[in-house]
Amino acid sequence: MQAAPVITVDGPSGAGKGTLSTSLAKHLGWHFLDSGAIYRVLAVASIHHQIDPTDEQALSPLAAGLDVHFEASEEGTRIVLEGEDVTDSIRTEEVGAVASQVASLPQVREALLRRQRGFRDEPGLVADGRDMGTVVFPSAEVKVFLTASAEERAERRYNQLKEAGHDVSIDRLLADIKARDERDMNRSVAPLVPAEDALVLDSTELSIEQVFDAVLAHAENRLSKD
Ligand SMILES: Nc1ncnc2c1ncn2[C@@H]1O[C@H](COP(=O)(O)OP(=O)(O)O)[C@@H](O)[C@H]1O
Ligand SMILES: Nc1ccn([C@@H]2O[C@H](COP(=O)(O)OP(=O)(O)O)[C@@H](O)[C@H]2O)c(=O)n1
Repeated sequence: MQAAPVITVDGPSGAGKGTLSTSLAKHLGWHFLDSGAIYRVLAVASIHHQIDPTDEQALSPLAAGLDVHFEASEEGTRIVLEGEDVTDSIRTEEVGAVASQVASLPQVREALLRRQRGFRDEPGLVADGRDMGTVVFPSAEVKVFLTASAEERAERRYNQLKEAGHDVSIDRLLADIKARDERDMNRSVAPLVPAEDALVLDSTELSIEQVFDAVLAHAENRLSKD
C-alpha cells in the first residue's frame, strides 16, 4: 500500500511556514506536523529538568521518551508536556534559541525521527520545519522552501509577538533571527537547505494570500501527476 502523500514546508524562522502550512492543511483537510514545536517542547523539558542544552548524552533519552501530546481544542491545537499546557510558553524567542541549540545535536534529531514520521497518515500530511523535505520525508510528493529577507522576517515576528502582548525589541529580534539562521544552516546534521526538488519561494514581497495561491497551484500540479 502506498504511504499517505506529504507536502513539506521548510525554511528559516519567520518566513511564514506555519501560516502557509496550517492554511494548506485546512484547505486540503490533511494532518499538520509542526516539527519546530517538538524541538521547542524539548527545550522547555530541558529547562525543567535543568539539563544543559549542549549535553547530548542527557538530552537524547529525554527526546526519545518526551511526554508530549498534541490535543485538538476549540481554539486550535493545545500542546501538553508532562501534563502541563505549554502551548503559549514555547513560543518565546528564548525558547526558540534553546530549541535551536538542542536541535543541533545528532542523537537528539535521530531520537525524534520516528515520532515525526508517525504523523504521516491518510488523507495526507503537511509538515513544517527545517529538514522535512531533506531528511524526515525525503520521498514527499511536494516540497517547498519558503524564505524572506532577515529584516522582513524580524519585522513579521515583531508584529506577531507584539500582538500577542509580548514586549520585544526589533533589533534584538533581528540579532536572534540571524544567530538562529547561522546555527540552523551550519550544523553538521540536517542543516537548513532546500531539498534539490523543492520549489524555492522568496516571500519578502509577497502577501500571505499570494504565497498560499502559488504553493497550492504548485502542489495541485505535482499531486495530479502522481
Ligand atoms: N507573506 C507574508 N507577508 C506578511 N506577513 C506574513 C507573511 N507570511 C506570514 N506572515 C506573518 O509573519 C509572522 C510569522 O509567520 P509564521 O508563519 O509564524 O512563520 P514561521 O512558521 O516560518 O516561523 C506571522 O505573524 C504571520 O502572520
Ligand atoms: N524540523 C525542524 C524544526 C525546527 N528545528 C529547530 O527548532 C527551532 C525552532 O523551530 P520553529 O519552527 O518553531 O521556529 P520558528 O520558525 O517558528 O521561529 C529552529 O530554530 C530549529 O533550530 C529543527 O532543527 N528542525
